[in-house]
Amino acid sequence: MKGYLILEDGTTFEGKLHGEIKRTFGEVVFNTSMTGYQEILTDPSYYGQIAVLTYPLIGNYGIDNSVNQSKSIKVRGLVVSEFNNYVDESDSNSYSLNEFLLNNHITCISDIDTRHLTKIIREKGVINGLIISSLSSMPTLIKDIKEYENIKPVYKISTKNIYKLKPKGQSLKRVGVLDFGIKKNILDSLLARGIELIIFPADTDFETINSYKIDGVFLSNGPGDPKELINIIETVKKIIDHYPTFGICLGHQLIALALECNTKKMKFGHRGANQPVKDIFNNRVYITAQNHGYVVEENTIDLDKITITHINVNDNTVEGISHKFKPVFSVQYHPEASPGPKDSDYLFDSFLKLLLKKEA
Ligand SMILES: NC(=O)CC[C@H](N)C(=O)O
Repeated sequence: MKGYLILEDGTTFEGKLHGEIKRTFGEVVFNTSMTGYQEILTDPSYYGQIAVLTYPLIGNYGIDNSVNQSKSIKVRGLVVSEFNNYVDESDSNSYSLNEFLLNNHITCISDIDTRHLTKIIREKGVINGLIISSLSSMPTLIKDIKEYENIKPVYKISTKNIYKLKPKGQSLKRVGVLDFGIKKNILDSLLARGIELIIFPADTDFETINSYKIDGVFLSNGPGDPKELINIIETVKKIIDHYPTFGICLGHQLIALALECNTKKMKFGHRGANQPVKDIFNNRVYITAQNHGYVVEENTIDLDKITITHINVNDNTVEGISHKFKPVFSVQYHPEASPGPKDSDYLFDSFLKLLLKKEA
């Protein structure tokens, strides 16, 4: 079925619709990864956004639920060039991208010149867009924008209840995880290091977290603008005063805000699996997976108490910080990299070392 992607500036693309056909509005962002469409679709940090995948063929290795990063598709819409409905007939668990979209009530538009679209986003910055089946039914875009203005997505996708996860082998340490939309592979990466996890809803107060016997805290990735999370920033201030703390992506931004740095929205963000990041201590560059639209402003970092540990080689933005006097560190990128390179896996080992060191 024919459909349209209309950007806020009026640019209109014609394509074909897949999945559940419904009017879909959101911030249009692009991801340059060559693989991992399923992990991107289920990454909660994309909640509410329309993802443009620049790799020209999507769906070509089917869907396998075991790689999902959360229980359902979190992007609000999908834009691709060539849409493929492959099913691996030799694998009874394999099914098609179209079925995956249908099960999750998500719309996709294909046959879009994603290269052209990405150039527009790079030039103008991230832009709102609408996927629609008929131009005659197009509402005013302004009205749509208001529809979504006040959403704080973190609260929508965080766990509603506290739950525990145990590693397969011996538990070496126990960590409290604040779930802002955590990716499964982060939980798996912590568990794989013998870290037992108590996962808390995003709005859990410090006193509740502190009433559990934990050795450290992990602050997860998640969608939206970190500065909107005023109560959470206050909780993070208390957490970093009391516990060894590790934060990834949104968690990193919240640690920075708790330390009185500022964050700002980037023009078009970093989303892909080959972002080069320099580790300033060992002077090495790691290839990293990323998905963020906000960044910590370098000139707001108090260098008397915070060290900048990593920078992005492409645009020199801050990619990691650590506290000079407290066992607290964070990175803007995704060391658990699902999908993406495993170069930065060592950061989970660093966190475990920090937890063990505290004991010594
Ligand atoms: N992956 C994330 O945690 C993203 C963090 C934040 N929502 C951003 O876009 O910058």
